[in-house]
Amino acid sequence: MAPHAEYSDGPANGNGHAPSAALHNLQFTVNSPHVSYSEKEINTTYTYRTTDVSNDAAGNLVATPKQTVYDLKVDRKVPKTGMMLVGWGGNNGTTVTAGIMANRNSLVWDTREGKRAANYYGSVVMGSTIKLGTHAKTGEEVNIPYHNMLPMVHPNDLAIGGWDISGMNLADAMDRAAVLEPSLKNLVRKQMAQMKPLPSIYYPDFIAANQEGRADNVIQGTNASFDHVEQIRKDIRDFKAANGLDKVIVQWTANTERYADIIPGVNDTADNLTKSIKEGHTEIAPSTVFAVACILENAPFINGSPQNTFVPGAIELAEKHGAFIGGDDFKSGQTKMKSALVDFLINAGIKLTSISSYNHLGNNDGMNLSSQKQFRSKEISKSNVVDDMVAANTVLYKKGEHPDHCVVIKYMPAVGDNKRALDEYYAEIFLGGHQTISLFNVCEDSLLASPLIIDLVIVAEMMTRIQWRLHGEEGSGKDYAGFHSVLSVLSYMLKAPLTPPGTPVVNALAKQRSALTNIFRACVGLQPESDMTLEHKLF
Ligand SMILES: NC(=O)c1ccc[n+]([C@@H]2O[C@H](COP(=O)([O-])OP(=O)(O)OC[C@H]3O[C@@H](n4cnc5c(N)ncnc54)[C@H](O)[C@@H]3O)[C@@H](O)[C@H]2O)c1
Ligand SMILES: O=P([O-])([O-])O[C@@H]1[C@@H](O)[C@H](O)[C@@H](O)[C@H](O)[C@@H]1O
Repeated sequence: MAPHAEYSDGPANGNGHAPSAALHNLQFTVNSPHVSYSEKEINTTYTYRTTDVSNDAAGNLVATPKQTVYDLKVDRKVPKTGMMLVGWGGNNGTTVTAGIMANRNSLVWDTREGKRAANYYGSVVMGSTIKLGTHAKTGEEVNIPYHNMLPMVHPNDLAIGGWDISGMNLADAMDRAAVLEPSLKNLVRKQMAQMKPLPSIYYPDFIAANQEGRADNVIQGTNASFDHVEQIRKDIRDFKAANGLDKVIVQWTANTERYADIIPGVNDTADNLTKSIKEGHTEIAPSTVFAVACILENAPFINGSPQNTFVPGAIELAEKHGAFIGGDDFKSGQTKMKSALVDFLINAGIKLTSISSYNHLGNNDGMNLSSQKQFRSKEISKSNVVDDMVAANTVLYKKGEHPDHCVVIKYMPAVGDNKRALDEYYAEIFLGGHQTISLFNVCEDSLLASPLIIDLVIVAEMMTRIQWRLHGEEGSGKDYAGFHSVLSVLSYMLKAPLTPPGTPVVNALAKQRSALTNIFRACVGLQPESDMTLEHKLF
């Protein structure tokens, strides 16, 4: 698409001269006196509009429009980025690796239904669009690829590595996972066979005993040690150096762990957590050790599993170091559907009174979840996903009232990675009527989760290049700052969004996507898309 073109009669772009050649790499530019482009940065003065609500003397609600002006800055240089996966040899790890290789090489392979070509379907960044605006001449909606909104990393360019307690090379692990078509596997096998996960830390008490058979690639020690932290940090540095990377993003896609007890004096503060790791405390999970290592190495760390990796001490450590963390638990199939359907039903004024969610699957994740403590971690993340939507509708629900909600997961080896999710949504409707919605949803787990892993890497990396300050503070010498360490903006991809301490959790899927989209729009000086389309109503 031709770049925005002439600036001669548009408002000055901040630095008064026509954009440099580099800008012509952008699919669009914003023509505004509040947005300026340079080789290095996009600088925006953005007015953020909200509504303050208060009570008057009589207790009535008073809504007051409020605006805050921010200076936003985006570093335009797309860094050479690596993705390191903990659990690289698992179903998700092998599938996302093969998928990126298939896209990078534009592979086409035979299946029973005919030829299939590599794609990034299921990735919000690579597979969806954003409404940029309305065409000035035709009045038509103009939508652009999500990936073009800001200068983001392309997944094809990611260097990939990681750790696994199983030493199997990625080609054999891909066979073990039994997710991909043989014809595709054969096209990537040679390259995958060259990939071998780094040894990892293995504390048996945190995952199901049935995983022990895989643990042939482990670092010495069966509980926390600061040597483990230092080894993981060294692994990250070595990977970065070997691939000539500017940045590394780490994701936990290893087995679901049991919850760790939160113990005052052990993992409740950054200092106590550090001390406990040094003392080899047995209540520190491998995923928390990875989180600490990544925080200290300033590598964003995302938890794709449901356990409470980010104990209070880990969050405080991230805040102290200004490091990014995010989680928990990839939101791939049954829960993603739930967070959209419940949002629709409740916002349609339909009183949902019962949600039953059952699924069975036969992959290794399912085997690990067949152990009660690991299942409990997953049950928590799958159950809390409706809380915000219910609490927001005080017309349907009294305070504290909520639908019955049960989550069942069964391990049935025969179906492998092709998880079967059966849901029933039962609701009260007009004049004592009822509505029953039954869903049968075959979610091919790793093919749904892998694009989320890609989105999480791309968005987390993008967030490291966005900074803000209050407009007008430049005089006070206050410098730009990054977003809070806890990247709640990742929530669209996660079942149990981690948010900065004391801030609300939003699970409604549409709101989550809106938040991400409108933050990216703000970075180029565009207001949120209101969908009012007054231009089509007031004439
Ligand atoms: N749709 C999905 O696939 C989906 C959705 C949401 C969450 N998840 C979560 O993602 C995780 C991975 O799912 P999967 O299907 O790939 O599981 P998987 O069992 O196939 O892979 C997990 C891998 O982690 C490895 N591992 C275990 N402990 C480790 C450690 N301490 N260090 C390094 N590696 C370790 C295992 O050897 C295995 O290869 C699970 O926790 C699962 O609950 C998956
Ligand atoms: O994302 P989603 O489909 O709601 O939840 C899934 C569970 O239903 C499944 O049993 C589990 O193995 C996956 O890891 C995933 O968490």
